[in-house]
Amino acid sequence: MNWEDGSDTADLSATAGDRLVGADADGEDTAVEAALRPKDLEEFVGQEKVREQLDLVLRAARARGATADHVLLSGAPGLGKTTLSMIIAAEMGAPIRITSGPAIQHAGDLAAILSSLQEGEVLFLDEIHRMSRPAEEMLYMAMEDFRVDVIVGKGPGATAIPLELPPFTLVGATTRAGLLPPPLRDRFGFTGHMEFYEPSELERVIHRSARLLDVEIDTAGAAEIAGRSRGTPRIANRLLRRVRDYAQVKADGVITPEIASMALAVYEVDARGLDRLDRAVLQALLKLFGGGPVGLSTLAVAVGEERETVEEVAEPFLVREGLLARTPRGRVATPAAWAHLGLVPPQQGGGAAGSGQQGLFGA
Ligand SMILES: Nc1ncnc2c1ncn2[C@@H]1O[C@H](COP(=O)(O)OP(=O)(O)OP(=O)(O)O)[C@@H](O)[C@H]1O
Ligand SMILES: [Mg+2]
Repeated sequence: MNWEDGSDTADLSATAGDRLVGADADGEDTAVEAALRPKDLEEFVGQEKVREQLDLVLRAARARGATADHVLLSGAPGLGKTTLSMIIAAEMGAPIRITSGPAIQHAGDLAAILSSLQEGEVLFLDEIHRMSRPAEEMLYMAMEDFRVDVIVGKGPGATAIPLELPPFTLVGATTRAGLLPPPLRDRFGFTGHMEFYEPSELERVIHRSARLLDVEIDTAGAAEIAGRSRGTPRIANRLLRRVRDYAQVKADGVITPEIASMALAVYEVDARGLDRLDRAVLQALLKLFGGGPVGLSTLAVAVGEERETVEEVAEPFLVREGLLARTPRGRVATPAAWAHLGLVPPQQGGGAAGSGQQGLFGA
Protein backbone atom coordinates (compact mmCIF):
# COMPACT_ATOMS: atom_id res chain seq x y z
CA MET A 1 0.00 0.00 0.00
CA ASN A 2 2.50 2.52 -1.18
CA TRP A 3 -0.10 4.95 -2.34
CA GLU A 4 1.54 7.89 -0.60
CA ASP A 5 4.93 7.54 -2.25
CA GLY A 6 4.62 10.94 -3.83
CA SER A 7 5.13 9.68 -7.38
CA ASP A 8 2.07 11.55 -8.50
CA THR A 9 3.03 14.84 -6.94
CA ALA A 10 5.84 15.66 -9.31
CA ASP A 11 5.82 19.48 -9.71
CA LEU A 12 8.15 21.07 -7.21
CA SER A 13 8.49 18.27 -4.75
CA ALA A 14 11.93 17.49 -6.14
CA THR A 15 13.11 20.76 -4.65
CA ALA A 16 10.71 20.79 -1.75
CA GLY A 17 10.96 17.11 -0.92
CA ASP A 18 14.52 17.07 0.31
CA ARG A 19 13.99 19.96 2.69
CA LEU A 20 13.90 19.08 6.34
CA VAL A 21 11.17 21.67 6.78
CA GLY A 22 9.23 20.77 3.64
CA ALA A 23 5.62 19.92 4.45
CA ASP A 24 5.27 17.17 1.83
CA ALA A 25 5.93 13.59 2.88
CA ASP A 26 9.27 12.09 1.88
CA GLY A 27 10.15 8.41 1.77
CA GLU A 28 11.13 8.19 5.40
CA ASP A 29 7.95 9.95 6.53
CA THR A 30 5.87 7.46 4.60
CA ALA A 31 7.51 4.62 6.46
CA VAL A 32 7.33 6.16 9.91
CA GLU A 33 4.01 8.00 9.71
CA ALA A 34 1.88 4.89 9.87
CA ALA A 35 3.32 4.19 13.30
CA LEU A 36 2.85 7.76 14.54
CA ARG A 37 -0.73 8.27 13.39
CA PRO A 38 -3.26 8.79 16.18
CA LYS A 39 -5.85 6.02 15.98
CA ASP A 40 -8.96 7.80 17.28
CA LEU A 41 -10.39 11.29 17.72
CA GLU A 42 -9.39 11.29 21.36
CA GLU A 43 -5.72 10.89 20.46
CA PHE A 44 -5.84 13.41 17.61
CA VAL A 45 -4.17 16.58 18.87
CA GLY A 46 -5.59 20.07 18.27
CA GLN A 47 -8.04 21.09 15.50
CA GLU A 48 -10.64 21.47 18.23
CA LYS A 49 -13.37 22.80 15.94
CA VAL A 50 -13.03 20.11 13.28
CA ARG A 51 -12.75 17.45 15.94
CA GLU A 52 -15.85 18.56 17.77
CA GLN A 53 -17.90 18.88 14.59
CA LEU A 54 -16.73 15.57 13.22
CA ASP A 55 -17.38 13.88 16.52
CA LEU A 56 -21.02 14.99 16.31
CA VAL A 57 -21.39 13.85 12.71
CA LEU A 58 -19.97 10.43 13.48
CA ARG A 59 -21.82 9.92 16.76
CA ALA A 60 -25.14 10.82 15.16
CA ALA A 61 -24.55 8.46 12.25
CA ARG A 62 -23.60 5.68 14.65
CA ALA A 63 -26.71 6.29 16.75
CA ARG A 64 -28.89 6.07 13.64
CA GLY A 65 -27.07 2.97 12.52
CA ALA A 66 -26.42 4.82 9.29
CA THR A 67 -23.42 5.40 7.10
CA ALA A 68 -21.78 8.74 7.86
CA ASP A 69 -22.21 11.68 5.50
CA HIS A 70 -19.46 12.46 3.00
CA VAL A 71 -16.63 14.47 4.51
CA LEU A 72 -14.27 16.91 2.83
CA LEU A 73 -11.00 17.73 4.57
CA SER A 74 -9.02 20.70 3.35
CA GLY A 75 -5.74 22.07 4.57
CA ALA A 76 -2.03 22.38 3.90
CA PRO A 77 0.17 19.27 3.56
CA GLY A 78 1.08 17.44 6.75
CA LEU A 79 -1.75 18.76 8.93
CA GLY A 80 -3.46 15.40 9.38
CA LYS A 81 -5.99 14.89 6.58
CA THR A 82 -4.99 11.29 5.86
CA THR A 83 -4.77 10.60 9.57
CA LEU A 84 -8.26 11.95 10.12
CA SER A 85 -9.70 9.89 7.27
CA MET A 86 -8.39 6.75 8.91
CA ILE A 87 -9.82 7.88 12.22
CA ILE A 88 -13.23 8.36 10.59
CA ALA A 89 -13.18 4.76 9.39
CA ALA A 90 -11.98 3.51 12.77
CA GLU A 91 -14.64 5.50 14.64
CA MET A 92 -17.31 4.06 12.35
CA GLY A 93 -15.88 0.58 12.67
CA ALA A 94 -15.72 0.52 8.89
CA PRO A 95 -13.05 -0.65 6.48
CA ILE A 96 -11.24 2.02 4.46
CA ARG A 97 -10.23 2.05 0.82
CA ILE A 98 -7.53 4.52 -0.12
CA THR A 99 -6.94 6.07 -3.51
CA SER A 100 -6.15 9.47 -4.96
CA GLY A 101 -7.38 11.82 -7.67
CA PRO A 102 -4.34 11.44 -9.91
CA ALA A 103 -4.63 7.63 -9.68
CA ILE A 104 -8.08 7.80 -11.25
CA GLN A 105 -7.43 8.50 -14.91
CA HIS A 106 -10.69 7.24 -16.36
CA ALA A 107 -14.26 7.16 -15.13
CA GLY A 108 -13.99 3.38 -15.50
CA ASP A 109 -11.27 3.27 -12.82
CA LEU A 110 -13.63 4.99 -10.42
CA ALA A 111 -16.56 2.76 -11.40
CA ALA A 112 -14.45 -0.30 -10.61
CA ILE A 113 -13.58 1.03 -7.16
CA LEU A 114 -17.10 2.19 -6.35
CA SER A 115 -18.74 -1.03 -7.42
CA SER A 116 -16.46 -3.07 -5.20
CA LEU A 117 -17.18 -1.09 -2.01
CA GLN A 118 -18.90 -2.81 0.89
CA GLU A 119 -21.81 -1.22 2.69
CA GLY A 120 -20.59 1.48 5.07
CA GLU A 121 -17.05 1.43 3.73
CA VAL A 122 -15.00 4.63 3.79
CA LEU A 123 -13.52 5.62 0.46
CA PHE A 124 -10.62 8.00 0.97
CA LEU A 125 -9.92 10.08 -2.10
CA ASP A 126 -6.73 12.03 -1.57
CA GLU A 127 -5.94 15.05 -3.77
CA ILE A 128 -9.51 15.01 -4.91
CA HIS A 129 -8.95 18.26 -6.83
CA ARG A 130 -6.72 16.36 -9.25
CA MET A 131 -9.34 13.94 -10.51
CA SER A 132 -10.23 13.84 -14.21
CA ARG A 133 -13.40 15.57 -15.36
CA PRO A 134 -15.35 12.44 -16.40
CA ALA A 135 -14.48 10.72 -13.12
CA GLU A 136 -15.61 13.79 -11.23
CA GLU A 137 -18.98 13.74 -12.94
CA MET A 138 -19.43 10.08 -12.16
CA LEU A 139 -18.60 10.85 -8.56
CA TYR A 140 -21.41 13.45 -8.33
CA MET A 141 -24.01 10.82 -9.00
CA ALA A 142 -22.34 8.22 -6.82
CA MET A 143 -22.24 10.60 -3.87
CA GLU A 144 -25.80 11.76 -4.22
CA ASP A 145 -27.76 8.74 -5.40
CA PHE A 146 -25.35 5.87 -4.69
CA ARG A 147 -25.57 4.94 -8.31
CA VAL A 148 -23.28 5.10 -11.33
CA ASP A 149 -23.92 4.78 -15.02
CA VAL A 150 -21.40 2.45 -16.54
CA ILE A 151 -20.94 3.20 -20.22
CA VAL A 152 -20.61 0.08 -22.33
CA GLY A 153 -19.40 0.30 -25.90
CA LYS A 154 -18.22 3.30 -27.90
CA GLY A 155 -19.70 5.89 -30.22
CA PRO A 156 -23.39 5.93 -31.18
CA GLY A 157 -23.86 2.35 -29.97
CA ALA A 158 -22.72 3.11 -26.42
CA THR A 159 -25.26 2.46 -23.70
CA ALA A 160 -25.36 3.49 -20.05
CA ILE A 161 -26.01 0.67 -17.64
CA PRO A 162 -27.09 1.92 -14.21
CA LEU A 163 -25.40 0.25 -11.30
CA GLU A 164 -26.62 0.50 -7.70
CA LEU A 165 -23.96 1.11 -5.07
CA PRO A 166 -24.08 0.29 -1.38
CA PRO A 167 -24.12 3.38 0.86
CA PHE A 168 -20.55 4.47 1.56
CA THR A 169 -18.78 7.46 3.05
CA LEU A 170 -16.55 9.44 0.76
CA VAL A 171 -13.74 11.27 2.54
CA GLY A 172 -12.09 13.69 0.15
CA ALA A 173 -8.86 15.48 0.99
CA THR A 174 -7.45 18.51 -0.74
CA THR A 175 -4.72 21.04 -0.18
CA ARG A 176 -6.54 23.35 -2.60
CA ALA A 177 -10.19 23.61 -1.62
CA GLY A 178 -10.55 26.59 -3.94
CA LEU A 179 -9.88 24.37 -6.94
CA LEU A 180 -12.87 22.12 -6.29
CA PRO A 181 -15.83 22.71 -8.59
CA PRO A 182 -18.80 23.94 -6.53
CA PRO A 183 -21.04 21.00 -7.51
CA LEU A 184 -18.50 18.65 -5.98
CA ARG A 185 -17.98 20.78 -2.87
CA ASP A 186 -21.73 21.00 -2.32
CA ARG A 187 -22.12 17.23 -2.21
CA PHE A 188 -20.16 16.89 0.99
CA GLY A 189 -22.27 16.88 4.12
CA PHE A 190 -19.42 18.19 6.20
CA THR A 191 -16.29 20.16 5.39
CA GLY A 192 -13.44 20.39 7.86
CA HIS A 193 -10.80 23.06 7.40
CA MET A 194 -7.53 22.08 9.01
CA GLU A 195 -5.57 24.99 10.46
CA PHE A 196 -1.88 25.24 11.21
CA TYR A 197 -1.14 24.07 14.76
CA GLU A 198 -0.21 26.19 17.75
CA PRO A 199 3.24 25.54 19.22
CA SER A 200 1.62 24.12 22.37
CA GLU A 201 -0.30 21.61 20.25
CA LEU A 202 2.86 20.64 18.39
CA GLU A 203 4.52 20.07 21.74
CA ARG A 204 1.85 17.51 22.52
CA VAL A 205 2.38 15.87 19.13
CA ILE A 206 6.12 15.73 19.84
CA HIS A 207 5.71 14.25 23.32
CA ARG A 208 3.37 11.65 21.95
CA SER A 209 5.69 10.71 19.08
CA ALA A 210 8.71 10.63 21.39
CA ARG A 211 6.88 8.14 23.57
CA LEU A 212 6.07 5.96 20.57
CA LEU A 213 9.65 6.19 19.28
CA ASP A 214 10.96 5.48 22.76
CA VAL A 215 12.94 8.72 22.94
CA GLU A 216 13.43 10.68 26.14
CA ILE A 217 12.64 14.38 25.77
CA ASP A 218 12.02 17.13 28.33
CA THR A 219 9.33 19.81 28.18
CA ALA A 220 11.68 22.56 27.04
CA GLY A 221 13.20 20.24 24.44
CA ALA A 222 9.80 19.60 22.94
CA ALA A 223 9.04 23.32 22.97
CA GLU A 224 12.30 24.03 21.16
CA ILE A 225 11.38 21.62 18.34
CA ALA A 226 7.74 22.76 18.24
CA GLY A 227 8.76 26.38 17.65
CA ARG A 228 10.65 25.37 14.54
CA SER A 229 8.01 23.09 13.06
CA ARG A 230 6.11 25.64 10.99
CA GLY A 231 2.75 24.76 12.50
CA THR A 232 2.87 21.30 10.92
CA PRO A 233 2.84 17.93 12.74
CA ARG A 234 4.64 16.17 9.90
CA ILE A 235 7.54 18.60 10.19
CA ALA A 236 7.50 18.32 14.00
CA ASN A 237 7.81 14.54 13.74
CA ARG A 238 10.60 14.81 11.18
CA LEU A 239 12.60 17.32 13.22
CA LEU A 240 12.12 15.12 16.26
CA ARG A 241 13.72 12.19 14.42
CA ARG A 242 16.72 14.27 13.33
CA VAL A 243 17.19 15.65 16.82
CA ARG A 244 16.95 12.12 18.21
CA ASP A 245 19.81 11.06 15.87
CA TYR A 246 21.93 13.90 17.13
CA ALA A 247 21.14 13.20 20.77
CA GLN A 248 22.06 9.58 20.24
CA VAL A 249 25.38 10.24 18.48
CA LYS A 250 26.57 13.35 20.32
CA ALA A 251 25.01 12.99 23.74
CA ASP A 252 23.26 10.49 25.98
CA GLY A 253 20.14 10.23 23.84
CA VAL A 254 18.06 12.58 25.96
CA ILE A 255 16.59 15.57 24.11
CA THR A 256 17.04 18.86 25.97
CA PRO A 257 16.55 22.31 24.45
CA GLU A 258 20.31 22.67 24.08
CA ILE A 259 20.58 19.40 22.19
CA ALA A 260 17.58 20.33 20.04
CA SER A 261 19.02 23.68 19.04
CA MET A 262 22.49 22.29 18.38
CA ALA A 263 21.01 19.51 16.27
CA LEU A 264 18.81 21.86 14.27
CA ALA A 265 21.73 24.25 13.77
CA VAL A 266 23.50 21.37 12.03
CA TYR A 267 20.50 21.03 9.74
CA GLU A 268 20.30 24.81 9.27
CA VAL A 269 16.77 25.11 10.64
CA ASP A 270 16.66 28.32 12.64
CA ALA A 271 14.69 29.27 15.75
CA ARG A 272 11.67 30.22 13.71
CA GLY A 273 11.76 27.21 11.40
CA LEU A 274 13.36 28.93 8.42
CA ASP A 275 15.87 26.85 6.50
CA ARG A 276 18.78 27.77 4.25
CA LEU A 277 16.60 28.60 1.25
CA ASP A 278 14.19 30.78 3.25
CA ARG A 279 17.06 32.71 4.77
CA ALA A 280 18.83 33.07 1.42
CA VAL A 281 15.72 34.70 -0.01
CA LEU A 282 15.36 37.07 2.94
CA GLN A 283 19.05 37.87 2.97
CA ALA A 284 19.06 38.75 -0.73
CA LEU A 285 15.96 40.87 -0.29
CA LEU A 286 17.48 42.78 2.63
CA LYS A 287 21.14 42.99 1.76
CA LEU A 288 21.03 43.36 -2.02
CA PHE A 289 17.78 45.22 -2.48
CA GLY A 290 17.46 47.21 0.71
CA GLY A 291 14.27 45.36 1.64
CA GLY A 292 12.58 45.81 -1.75
CA PRO A 293 10.33 46.20 -3.53
CA VAL A 294 12.05 43.90 -5.98
CA GLY A 295 10.62 41.69 -8.71
CA LEU A 296 10.35 37.95 -8.17
CA SER A 297 12.60 37.12 -11.14
CA THR A 298 15.37 39.38 -9.92
CA LEU A 299 15.12 37.94 -6.43
CA ALA A 300 15.27 34.40 -7.82
CA VAL A 301 18.39 35.15 -9.87
CA ALA A 302 20.00 36.69 -6.80
CA VAL A 303 19.58 33.47 -4.81
CA GLY A 304 20.39 31.23 -7.77
CA GLU A 305 17.05 29.47 -7.75
CA GLU A 306 14.19 29.05 -10.18
CA ARG A 307 11.45 31.64 -9.96
CA GLU A 308 8.93 28.91 -9.11
CA THR A 309 11.08 27.58 -6.29
CA VAL A 310 11.23 30.98 -4.63
CA GLU A 311 7.56 31.63 -5.21
CA GLU A 312 6.12 28.25 -4.25
CA VAL A 313 8.67 26.73 -1.90
CA ALA A 314 10.12 29.64 0.09
CA GLU A 315 7.61 32.46 -0.05
CA PRO A 316 4.41 30.94 1.33
CA PHE A 317 5.94 30.39 4.74
CA LEU A 318 7.75 33.75 4.72
CA VAL A 319 4.46 35.48 3.94
CA ARG A 320 2.61 33.46 6.56
CA GLU A 321 5.23 34.42 9.13
CA GLY A 322 4.84 38.09 8.23
CA LEU A 323 8.46 38.35 7.06
CA LEU A 324 7.77 39.11 3.43
CA ALA A 325 4.95 40.76 1.54
CA ARG A 326 3.96 40.37 -2.09
CA THR A 327 2.98 43.77 -3.48
CA PRO A 328 2.12 44.91 -7.00
CA ARG A 329 5.54 46.58 -7.15
CA GLY A 330 7.43 43.51 -6.03
CA ARG A 331 8.57 41.66 -2.94
CA VAL A 332 8.99 43.71 0.21
CA ALA A 333 10.59 42.77 3.52
CA THR A 334 8.70 43.61 6.71
CA PRO A 335 10.35 45.07 9.81
CA ALA A 336 10.13 41.57 11.33
CA ALA A 337 12.42 40.29 8.56
CA TRP A 338 15.13 42.82 9.47
CA ALA A 339 14.78 41.89 13.10
CA HIS A 340 14.89 38.18 12.41
CA LEU A 341 18.18 38.41 10.53
CA GLY A 342 19.56 40.89 13.06
CA LEU A 343 19.94 43.65 10.47
CA VAL A 344 19.09 47.32 10.67
CA PRO A 345 16.74 48.69 8.02
CA PRO A 346 18.01 51.72 6.07
CA GLN A 347 16.57 55.09 7.10
CA GLN A 348 13.22 55.61 5.44
CA GLY A 349 12.06 58.82 3.77
CA GLY A 350 13.92 61.49 5.78
CA GLY A 351 16.11 63.82 3.70
CA ALA A 352 19.33 62.46 5.24
CA ALA A 353 22.14 61.92 2.74
CA GLY A 354 23.80 58.57 2.27
CA SER A 355 20.74 56.55 1.36
CA GLY A 356 21.77 56.34 -2.27
CA GLN A 357 21.35 52.59 -2.46
CA GLN A 358 17.80 52.89 -1.19
CA GLY A 359 16.96 55.34 -3.97
CA LEU A 360 18.00 52.89 -6.64
CA PHE A 361 15.33 50.44 -5.70
CA GLY A 362 12.56 52.81 -4.85
CA ALA A 363 10.52 52.73 -1.64
N1 LIG B 1 -3.59 16.13 15.06
C1 LIG B 1 -2.53 15.33 15.02
N2 LIG B 1 -2.08 14.74 16.14
C2 LIG B 1 -1.00 13.96 16.11
N3 LIG B 1 -0.28 13.68 15.01
C3 LIG B 1 -0.67 14.22 13.86
C4 LIG B 1 -1.82 15.07 13.80
N4 LIG B 1 -1.99 15.47 12.55
C5 LIG B 1 -1.00 14.90 11.84
N5 LIG B 1 -0.20 14.16 12.62
C6 LIG B 1 0.99 13.43 12.19
O1 LIG B 1 1.55 14.11 11.08
C7 LIG B 1 1.87 13.23 10.03
C8 LIG B 1 1.26 13.70 8.75
O2 LIG B 1 -0.15 13.65 8.83
P1 LIG B 1 -1.04 13.27 7.54
O3 LIG B 1 -0.31 12.30 6.68
O4 LIG B 1 -2.36 12.87 8.04
O5 LIG B 1 -1.11 14.67 6.81
P2 LIG B 1 -1.92 15.07 5.50
O6 LIG B 1 -2.73 16.25 5.85
O7 LIG B 1 -2.63 13.88 4.96
O8 LIG B 1 -0.76 15.50 4.52
P3 LIG B 1 -0.75 15.49 2.88
O9 LIG B 1 -1.49 16.71 2.44
O10 LIG B 1 0.71 15.59 2.53
O11 LIG B 1 -1.37 14.21 2.43
C9 LIG B 1 1.40 11.84 10.48
O12 LIG B 1 2.52 11.09 10.86
C10 LIG B 1 0.57 12.07 11.70
O13 LIG B 1 0.89 11.13 12.67
MG1 LIG C 1 -2.35 12.81 3.21
